[in-house]
Amino acid sequence: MAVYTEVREDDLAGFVRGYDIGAHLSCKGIAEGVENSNFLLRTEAGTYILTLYEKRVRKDDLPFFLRLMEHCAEHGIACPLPLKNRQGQILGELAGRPAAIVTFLDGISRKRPAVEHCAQVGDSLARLHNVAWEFPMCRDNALSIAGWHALAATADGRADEVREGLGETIRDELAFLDAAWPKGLPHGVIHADLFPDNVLFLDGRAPGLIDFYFACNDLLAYDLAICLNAWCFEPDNSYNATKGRALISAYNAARPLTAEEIAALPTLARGSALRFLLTRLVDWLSVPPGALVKPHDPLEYWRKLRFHQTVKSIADYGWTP
Ligand SMILES: Nc1ncnc2c1ncn2[C@@H]1O[C@H](COP(=O)(O)OP(=O)(O)O)[C@@H](O)[C@H]1O
Ligand SMILES: N[C@@H](CCOP(=O)(O)O)C(=O)O
Repeated sequence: MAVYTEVREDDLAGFVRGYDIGAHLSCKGIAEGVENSNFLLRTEAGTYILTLYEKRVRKDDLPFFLRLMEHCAEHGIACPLPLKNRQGQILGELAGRPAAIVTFLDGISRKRPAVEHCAQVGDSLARLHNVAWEFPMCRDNALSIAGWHALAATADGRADEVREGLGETIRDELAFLDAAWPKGLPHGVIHADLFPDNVLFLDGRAPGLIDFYFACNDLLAYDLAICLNAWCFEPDNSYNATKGRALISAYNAARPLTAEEIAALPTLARGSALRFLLTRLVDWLSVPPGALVKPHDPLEYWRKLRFHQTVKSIADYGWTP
């Protein structure tokens, strides 16, 4: 479920009147998603997404996310465009929450992506990096290596409730990554959460990219590592080298990887696996009893991490320069 805040009809009508999109015709809560309250909003002018930003999103970060979407949409990336209200603002307030209206993207997310979807995502990710390169705002990645230590401390002592020995695995991996994390790689704005549920496919056009609410400044190849983890493993947790080859090669065709990025990819993939293992673990251990939310399985990322620990070079991901 992802409607945390209910909106009163007259408040909604007043909010929509603040935009030049006609009167609202319907507004339905969207079940998918976990972070914010999302509604499918139909007005006399078309279909939109209304988002009310909930507690985990810092209000100060919203201009970064919304301006980034605006920048990318205006530079040819298929992503939501935040609407300006009559005062020219892209961020407003509704039901006591920061709120925005963005354009609706057609398309279907693929729970079981095929090789061609991985290639399209690799291409879209590289294009996003190329376009976001010129975006003038910055946001540090709170979920990079320093943030992983904080997450590990939050879960400290309880990781073994999920799997015996998991606490030690996390400590060892953090020590490895502290020593091995690459320095000096190309960096810029990354999406940081380009999972299959955040990519909408439609035949004959570039896929639509949504959910920019983890976007930040970090290593570009780290974003590629996130996608390798999210797109190239099968439901039995085996790595699919054909998908990996398609994803990396399409990325490389649109933004050629440097020799240093190629050498660092196995370490970046380990870091990315640990990042999602840790956020999922913390969420798993803190689900309030009876909550209407199904936490993601942290052990999926423990299995992916174990695979990356065996990787010697990028060739093991199915691609060679
Ligand atoms: N611009 C958009 N166009 C079409 N569907 C969207 C758009 N934004 C969000 N959605 C729908 O809403 C769902 C939740 O959005 P998302 O941004 O992933 O939420 P959360 O940040 O809470 O996880 C998506 O899975 C998708 O179905
Ligand atoms: N992609 C993350 C969780 C974030 O969820 P989203 O619905 O905001 O994409 C994970 O799988 O752990």
